[in-house]
Amino acid sequence: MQQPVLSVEQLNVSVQTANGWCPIVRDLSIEVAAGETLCLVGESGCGKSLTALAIMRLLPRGARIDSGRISLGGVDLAALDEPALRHVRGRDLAMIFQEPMTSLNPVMTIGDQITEGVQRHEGVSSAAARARALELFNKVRIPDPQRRLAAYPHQLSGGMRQRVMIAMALACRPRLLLADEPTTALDVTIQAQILEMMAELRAEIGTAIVFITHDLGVVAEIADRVAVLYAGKIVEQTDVVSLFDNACHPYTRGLMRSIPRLSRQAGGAVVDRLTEIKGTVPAPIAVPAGCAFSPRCALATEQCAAEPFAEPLAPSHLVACWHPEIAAVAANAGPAR
Ligand SMILES: Nc1ncnc2c1ncn2[C@@H]1O[C@H](COP(=O)(O)OP(=O)(O)OP(=O)(O)O)[C@@H](O)[C@H]1O
Repeated sequence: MQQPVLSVEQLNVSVQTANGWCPIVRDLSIEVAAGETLCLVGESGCGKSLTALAIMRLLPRGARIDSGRISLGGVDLAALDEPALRHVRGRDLAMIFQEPMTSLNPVMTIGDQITEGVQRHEGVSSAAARARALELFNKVRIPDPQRRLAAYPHQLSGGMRQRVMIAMALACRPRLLLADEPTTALDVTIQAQILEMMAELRAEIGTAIVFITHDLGVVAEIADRVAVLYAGKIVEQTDVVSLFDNACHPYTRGLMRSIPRLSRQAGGAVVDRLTEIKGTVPAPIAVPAGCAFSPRCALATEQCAAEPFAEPLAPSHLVACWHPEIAAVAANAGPAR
């Protein structure tokens, strides 16, 4: 892999509870290269958003980074003070949220919001910033962009607001874009258009993307690599093809079995029966010691009372499990364990 744009090493994030600080994100390590999309996948509450907010250094009150190193293009973000961080956010580092109204100012026109950001970070004239805003609106396929620049956020549809937020995030050609479920609230046609547009922009600008989702259909569409989180820990990390063909962690395999699939039968196509993963994700204060998935895992043994290490089963395919289902991987690469 070339020099990564983002490197996160052994990140630990906790939140405050009535019983003290509770670990949420545990020993998370990821790298993302220029022009690459890494999807962070996992069920609700597993710490995806807190990971993105920790990278942005925008954790809410009641959440903190306990340890870990986050570097952007080799620069340690922890070493920057707040003014320096503000400079990096927006210019090198941008984030888009599931709900665009969280980052749009309701009392400012869309045009003023986008040109202000471009002027602040790039020091260009207001005319040049406006020209750039128009260019971006065309790029994210906002129809009638001149008129839309004069609109306030509430005058736009949800899909249009999401495009505006993407245009704002990309205004300064960030090196890294963190996208937290940006299409979840949109209908499927608009979702598909937005994913396609993000892929185009990534190819054109070379932005590295961390894309958070719980939707494996979206993963198949946009990911180069995928990190699967369970109870705040990465349990499997690999390229998208291996994930769908050779998932090895019992949790990932369970997720795969929960995707509807069609199969051909004598009377035509039928949807295969879906298999659910038995049990529920533990609450953060009740994560079991050792392998957190073991109480739900059909393959669990006494060994799972100890924490499994993330080991490479094949080049760039990490699995944290004592009993990975390695038959498929073994065919592609020699065993590494
Ligand atoms: N400011 C906070 N104070 C206390 N607990 C928090 C805070 N922010 C998040 N949490 C808790 O941390 C856990 C992880 O939250 P996070 O939002 O990162 O999950 P997620 O994987 O992004 O889930 P979702 O897909 O539902 O957004 C949850 O249990 C959540 O309730």
